[in-house]
Amino acid sequence: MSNPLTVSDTPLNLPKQGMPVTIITGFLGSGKTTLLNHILNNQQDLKVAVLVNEFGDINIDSQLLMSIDENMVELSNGCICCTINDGLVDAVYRVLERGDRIDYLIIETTGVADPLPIMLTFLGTELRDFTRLDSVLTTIDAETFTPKCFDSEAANKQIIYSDIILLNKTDLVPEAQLSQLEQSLRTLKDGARIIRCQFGEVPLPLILDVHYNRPQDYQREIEEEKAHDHDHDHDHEHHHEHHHEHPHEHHHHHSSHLDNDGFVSISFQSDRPLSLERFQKFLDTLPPSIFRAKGILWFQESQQKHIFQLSGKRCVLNVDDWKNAQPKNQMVFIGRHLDETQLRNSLKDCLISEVISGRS
Ligand SMILES: Nc1nc2c(ncn2[C@@H]2O[C@H](COP(=O)(O)OP(=O)(O)OP(=O)(O)O)[C@@H](O)[C@H]2O)c(=O)[nH]1
Repeated sequence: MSNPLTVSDTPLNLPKQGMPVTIITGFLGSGKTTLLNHILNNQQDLKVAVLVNEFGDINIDSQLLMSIDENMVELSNGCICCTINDGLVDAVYRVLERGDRIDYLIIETTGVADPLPIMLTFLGTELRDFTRLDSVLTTIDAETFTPKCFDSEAANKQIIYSDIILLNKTDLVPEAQLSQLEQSLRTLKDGARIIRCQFGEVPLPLILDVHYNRPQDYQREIEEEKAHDHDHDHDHEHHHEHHHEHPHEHHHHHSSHLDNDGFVSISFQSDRPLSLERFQKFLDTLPPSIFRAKGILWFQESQQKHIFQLSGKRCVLNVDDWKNAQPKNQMVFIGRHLDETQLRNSLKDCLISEVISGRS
């Protein structure tokens, strides 16, 4: 059985006790990474550690974050809210145990994550003695959001458990639609704090260190989780040796959306360039079941790196330098009921068969 540690039991020197934590959640493509970039570029004196979790085998997001440094921890493939919660707990401990100064922890969840199990990791385990959940921030794509929340339980919960809703992409919708959206959001979440924004640009004092999360609102969930863990520990004793050799609680928070609401991700990589023309045709024929795609693209026709973003029906390609990186293609496609074989074959058909001299 796990033996919850109290602060006085703890052999650790954790100078970051009470470290504020913000969870950034929000549906696929709604602007979480964009918001994180905004925070990292404007954090000024605050030393922020970031945990990023992606739904897909290839971590594209970490490559798109501008200020990647040693404070960034990527959680491997999977969804922290259900499959690799141990990975989350360990990653938080790694941040807490670091000798250097870290003032703040930000966690970016996948777009299909139910935030509750992640919140409970901070509210209902020993981590509550070392951290303070400041708020759950939920980004909403004003263009693609529907009150039915994409028929996704996770998307619905992202709103219900939010402390702040960032109604993002307001540049893409008229005022009347924005007001309607706000009404729908208030129906889903009574008393929602809604901030409108574009590209996640909000003044940081409005979203960081705001003390909005109220653990007392989640007592029932915390108790249920404890009862579940107690049963689970009897079934499956599980202690983990950390590098400081202290056992800490490992909670297996399971969410009923284990199948990610039917969303699957397919990743594709290649060391050969794409034909621009063929790739454009491929995009024109993409099935509507693909809701989200992103990637780093290498076209035979260009010396530059292309950053590919598809969110709903909107597709954007931005250019950047390869810098010292070896050109290659890395893409992730996310949707429901995808035909993986067909998608892979279509992508292979876009590749140039001859390897270009000097680039191989
Ligand atoms: N027009 C417009 N585009 C935006 C805005 N915010 C973000 N985007 C674009 O929307 C796309 C998706 O943004 P991300 O920040 O990657 O979204 P995400 O929530 O991290 O997506 P996932 O990784 O799928 O969970 C990118 O192309 C962004 O540049 C906005 O306010 N207006």
